[in-house]
Amino acid sequence: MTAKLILASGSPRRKELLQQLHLPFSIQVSDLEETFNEQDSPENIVMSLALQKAQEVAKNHFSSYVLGADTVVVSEGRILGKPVDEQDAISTLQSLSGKTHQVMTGVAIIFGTNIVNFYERTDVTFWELTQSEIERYVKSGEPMDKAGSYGIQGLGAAFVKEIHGDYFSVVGLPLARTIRELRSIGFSF
Ligand SMILES: Cc1cn([C@H]2C[C@H](O)[C@@H](COP(=O)(O)OP(=O)(O)OP(=O)(O)O)O2)c(=O)[nH]c1=O
Repeated sequence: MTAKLILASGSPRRKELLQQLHLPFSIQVSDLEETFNEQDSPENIVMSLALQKAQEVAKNHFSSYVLGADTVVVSEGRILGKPVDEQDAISTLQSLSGKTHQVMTGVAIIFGTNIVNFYERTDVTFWELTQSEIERYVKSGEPMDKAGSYGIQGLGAAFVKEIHGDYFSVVGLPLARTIRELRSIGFSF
């Protein structure tokens, strides 16, 4: 019997990204409370959160490949998760305007005793944003469930001047690397 793939994520974006590869998978959302040590590096934070999400689900699914991921935005050394409210989204977008930030996505794959844990970094440069553009965007509601208060795959695309790295990692899952790492521990696809 072929081992199954479980996506340990409630993110609709990660679901859509995996669906893009036409591979069968199911979803089990971990009810993990996301906490991290602010002193730690963003790389370690996203890898550790991804691992915790995968472990939470893997403890009940020994013979499946369990995939967890976590995305944060890092701007001038500050880690930006999802906004707490509209005001927070506005000030986050003001702080990203006209500058380059990093999007860090950590990924963890667990299959029995095999664990793969890695991260991808993508540099994203925003055009200068006007206050009215920011306010209109925040009113759309799009930023509210997204790290860094924007979605590159949505209306937020209008802010992006340049991107270096994997676009899919910004959306929440570095697809090509993930599939390669899955294969490295025996997943057939
Ligand atoms: C920067 C950016 C982030 N995001 C999203 C991806 C993630 O869903 C979200 C970051 O939150 P995460 O905590 O990584 O994920 P999540 O809470 O949505 O789902 P789960 O923990 O169950 O896996 O931000 C975009 O959709 N587009 C973008 O351009």
